[in-house]
Amino acid sequence: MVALAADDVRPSVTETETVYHLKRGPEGTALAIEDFRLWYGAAQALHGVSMTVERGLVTALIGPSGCGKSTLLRSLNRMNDLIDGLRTGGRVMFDGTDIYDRRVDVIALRKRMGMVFQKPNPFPMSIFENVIYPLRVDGIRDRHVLEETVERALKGSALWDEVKDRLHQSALGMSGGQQQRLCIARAIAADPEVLLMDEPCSALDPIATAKIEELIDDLSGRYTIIIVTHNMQQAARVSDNTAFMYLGRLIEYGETEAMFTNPKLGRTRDYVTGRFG
Ligand SMILES: Nc1ncnc2c1ncn2[C@@H]1O[C@H](COP(=O)(O)OP(=O)(O)OP(=O)(O)O)[C@@H](O)[C@H]1O
Repeated sequence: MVALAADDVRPSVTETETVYHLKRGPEGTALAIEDFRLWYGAAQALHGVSMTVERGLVTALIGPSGCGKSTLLRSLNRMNDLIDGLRTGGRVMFDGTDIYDRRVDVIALRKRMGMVFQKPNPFPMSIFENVIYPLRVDGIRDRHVLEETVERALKGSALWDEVKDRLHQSALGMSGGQQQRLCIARAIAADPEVLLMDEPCSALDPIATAKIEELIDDLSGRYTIIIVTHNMQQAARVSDNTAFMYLGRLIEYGETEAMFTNPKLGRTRDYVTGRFG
């Protein structure tokens, strides 16, 4: 099946059709997901998902628990590969290559697509070593390069001023919100093109959440960001485009403002207005 064009808006819309009317970024499409299907053993979790993701914009994935948001997100950097009995169909095109092609170097792919998880997962080492971890893995030892990367990544994640005087202390002594920004710094240090965020604020208080949201706003433009969130207000605040999923299918996809103020489908309307979830 061929992916629908990003601006393919159907004149008459039914419950089963995906609606596309996206906000466009200046740099075009970063990813094209084409008829993507995924099975955990015999259970199919994703059914023919087709969507494009705009480069440099923030795309939110929303939908009720178990609808497949995290599965789709993890499929984009092949994190799901590690699961026994996993099978996929369809394609995920990234820079003209299907990331599911056998020849793709998965480690290199994951460097281009950084991931931030629900719970901050700093390593039990210093703040400095956490940030440069991806460079250490690459065998980079030049002190000057490492120090520059730490400063760039911590500034990029709005953490530099808070931690610049204690870079060699343990990251485990930081607050939860700081730890999450440290994880974002670690992802940025690898110089990715895409940042995948799986409910990055779900373990954080409102103040730390607001800081991460501000940070997402700062990072957009430089990175293509895809964020899974349960929080409708958060999706509305941080994203340019929103994809609504239900039972493993993409139901409606469009510019965030329109998705929240004038969704095309009844099911999307019910979800974004809190009638089910
Ligand atoms: N490792 C796994 N093995 C088997 N089934 C899985 C696995 N991970 C997820 N699933 C199933 O796949 C479906 C989609 O799950 P997924 O976690 O992607 O949904 P979600 O929309 O992110 O949910 P939530 O918002 O609760 O995190 C669910 O039915 C879930 O039980």
